[in-house]
Amino acid sequence: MTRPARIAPSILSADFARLADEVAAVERGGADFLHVDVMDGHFVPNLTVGPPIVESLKKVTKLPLDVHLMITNADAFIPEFAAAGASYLTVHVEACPHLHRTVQLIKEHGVKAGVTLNPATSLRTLDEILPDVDLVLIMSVNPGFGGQKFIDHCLQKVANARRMLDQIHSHALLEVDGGIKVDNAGRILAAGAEVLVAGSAVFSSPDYGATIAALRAAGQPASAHR
Ligand SMILES: O=C(CO)[C@@H](O)[C@H](O)COP(=O)(O)O
Repeated sequence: MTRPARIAPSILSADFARLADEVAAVERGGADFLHVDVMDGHFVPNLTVGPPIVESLKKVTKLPLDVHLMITNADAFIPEFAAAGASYLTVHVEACPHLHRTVQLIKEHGVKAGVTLNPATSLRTLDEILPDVDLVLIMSVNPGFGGQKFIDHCLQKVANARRMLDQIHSHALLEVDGGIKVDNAGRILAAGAEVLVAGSAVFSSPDYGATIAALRAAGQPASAHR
């Protein structure tokens, strides 16, 4: 069964000099979430933004802020990101030695808790935490940069994650991130994803609204396109 697709443009590929305009354009274009990539130059080889930018984004958009923490020592920053207005805070299992504590900490701050896996990390690492989470993010590129190619074996991982979530009747959203374009979105949605993160596909396109609509439509049966 293909679920209604929700689209989360990643601001990593936006023009940061015009960030408020870029966010307004994807909001007007029908985005469902705004995906914010937080990188620490340690867990991943890149540096991006912190709580002040999340706080500024919160002031200029009604979109839920889907904040992906690619950082070590997430516990130290969760209170600040929560206060800044994050709707979801998603942490990496590879970077959180006390994952249960971290997930509880996110929830104690009134934020929805997500967990995510690098492409080479097994879904089995989620077995014990799955009932506690609101979102599972499958990384389909190695995190750190936008504009990379979708790693094909991640498609089977999405299908397996879908099965695991369905088996426990989880309410958690299944999100996929990395290398998602209009031409592979249909396969990812058919595998069971319900939120697609798209950075370069949206922000490098001439018409953000048309690209968001095309990504969403990729999940609908062919008859719905007529
Ligand atoms: O977390 C990341 C990269 O680490 C992603 O959110 C990228 O920003 C997605 O960019 P595209 O692959 O869609 O260009």
